Amino acid sequence: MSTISPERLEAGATGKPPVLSVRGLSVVYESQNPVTAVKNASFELGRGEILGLAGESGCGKTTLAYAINRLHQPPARISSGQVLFHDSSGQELDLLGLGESQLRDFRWQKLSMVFQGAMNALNPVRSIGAQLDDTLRAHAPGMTRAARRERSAQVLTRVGVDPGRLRSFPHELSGGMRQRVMIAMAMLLEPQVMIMDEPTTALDVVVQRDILREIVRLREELDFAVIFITHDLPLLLEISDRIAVMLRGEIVELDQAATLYRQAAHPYTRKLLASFPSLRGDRGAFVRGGTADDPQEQS
Ligand SMILES: Nc1ncnc2c1ncn2[C@@H]1O[C@H](COP(=O)(O)OP(=O)(O)OP(=O)(O)O)[C@@H](O)[C@H]1O
Repeated sequence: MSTISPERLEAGATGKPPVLSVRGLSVVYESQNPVTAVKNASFELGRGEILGLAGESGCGKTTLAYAINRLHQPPARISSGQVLFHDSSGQELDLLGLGESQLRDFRWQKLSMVFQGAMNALNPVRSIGAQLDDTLRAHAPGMTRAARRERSAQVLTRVGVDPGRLRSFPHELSGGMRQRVMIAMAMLLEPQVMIMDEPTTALDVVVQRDILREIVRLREELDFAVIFITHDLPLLLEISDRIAVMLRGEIVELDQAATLYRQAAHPYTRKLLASFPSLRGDRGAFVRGGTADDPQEQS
C-alpha cells in the first residue's frame, strides 16, 4: 500500500512550480499473460528539480519513463492516466493526446532522454559534430551553419568534452566520453526536462561520479528538471531533491531525499536502504564523502 500523502506528490513540496504532472498513469504489457508494469503512478516534477526514481530491477521504472515520453512500444499500452507538460511559455501540453508530428517536435526540444548504453546509439560512421548538427538541423531549422557549429561546441564543452572532438568518430572516444556526448545531445535544444535512465551504469565508478557531478552542476546553471532513474539508492540520495520508490509497478513512497533517508515511511524503502552496506551503521558517512548525516546539507 502506498504511504504517500497527497501533498507529497506535489512538486510544491520543493517550492517549485511543476513542469510535468503525471496522474494515475498505468501501463500494461498486453502479452499472453498481461502484466500491469506501472500501476496508477502520480507525481509532479518541479521546474529545475532532480527527482530520483528508485526500485529494484523489474519494478517498472523504465516502462514509466518511456510511457511519459510516449516511447513505449507494443505490447506496452497506456491503459489509463494523464501526463501534462507545463511549458515555460505558459502553454499546457497533454502528452498522451499529441499527434506523431507534435510529439517529434516535443521530444528533444522540451523533454529529452538519456538511457543506459545510449553511447552505443551513436552512428559509428558519422563524426560527433555531424550527429549534433543533424539534431539541430532537424529541430532548429532557422539556425545558420555557423550558429549550429557554435552551439555544438558549446554543449560539448559543458559536459567536459573538448570541442576539438567534434571531428572525432565515436570509436575514437572512450565510453565515458561517448556517454557525455549523448548527454550533450540531450541538452542541445535546452529542454526543460531530461529523463535519465541509468545513464552512467555502464561506466566505471570514477567516470560515473564525474558525469553525475556535471549533471548536478548543469542543472543548477541551466535550471532543467531531471527524472533520474537507477536502482542505486545511495547515488540518488546524493543527487536528488526528492526520491520516488517503486515496488511492483507502484510508487510506494515519495519524499524529500533527506526525509526518506532519515525516516523512510514504507517498509520496502527501509529494506532498500538497509540493503546498501554503505548506508548501514552510522548512516551517512558515504554521503558526498562527508560525515554529516544529511545528504541535502552538504555540497
Ligand atoms: N516487452 C515486454 N513484455 C512483457 N512484459 C514486459 C516487457 N517489458 C517489460 N516487461 C515487464 O514489465 C515489468 C517492468 O519492467 P521495466 O523494464 O520497466 O522495469 P525496471 O524497473 O526498469 O527494470 P530494470 O531496472 O531491470 O531496467 C517487468 O515485470 C517486466 O517483466
